[in-house]
Amino acid sequence: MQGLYPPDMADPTTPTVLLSDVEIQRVVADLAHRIAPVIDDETVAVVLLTGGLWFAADLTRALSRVGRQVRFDALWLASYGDGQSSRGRIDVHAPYQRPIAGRRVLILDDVFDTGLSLAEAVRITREAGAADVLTCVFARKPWPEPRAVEPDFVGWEAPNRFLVGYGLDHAGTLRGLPDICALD
Ligand SMILES: O=P(O)(O)OC[C@H]1O[C@H](OP(=O)(O)OP(=O)(O)O)[C@H](O)[C@@H]1O
Ligand SMILES: Nc1nc2[nH]cnc2c(=O)[nH]1
Repeated sequence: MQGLYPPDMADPTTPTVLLSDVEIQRVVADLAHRIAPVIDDETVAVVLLTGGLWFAADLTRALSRVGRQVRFDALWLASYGDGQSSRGRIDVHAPYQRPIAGRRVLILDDVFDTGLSLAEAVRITREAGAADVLTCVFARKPWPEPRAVEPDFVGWEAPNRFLVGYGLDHAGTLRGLPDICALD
């Protein structure tokens, strides 16, 4: 791909749009309506960096529109490096910025695949003393076996394809695509 977006139909490597930015915003608004009743303004929304940034920015603003002004923190985890499959090992690049002991935490991520990243985030959060841990992912991909944790809230059931856009990267690129696309 030569940086073309929207896709050049003649190029087989251009991303195929699976969910448009308009559809993404509808999914986010629906998630905010489902989540708002089970959190309060003392809840700490936690983004899993880096890919979860775009979703977390949208969801926290959607929560604000329905009257929830959540606190915010970040955990920087990485399991994929620049590859297209999980290394099966999670690196913690940056821990929580503020104490979360005794608080309700809502962990946010862009995609749930093997489930290892979310399971590690939940483990770290419980170990840090959170009173309660909720999890929310924008997209859940299918997996052949039961995963260690399942998210409490899922926006979109994604196909088993390599996704890019809306925070999802291909070797560090394409995170800024406004739509969610498949690259395979
Ligand atoms: O369910 P899993 O198989 O663990 O995959 C999901 C994780 O993979 C991606 O992160 P990645 O480790 O690629 O880092 P990134 O956030 O910097 O893209 C994505 O943002 C999720 O956090
Ligand atoms: N970019 C990207 N990262 C992932 N991490 C787990 N699944 C995916 C995926 O489909 N795309």
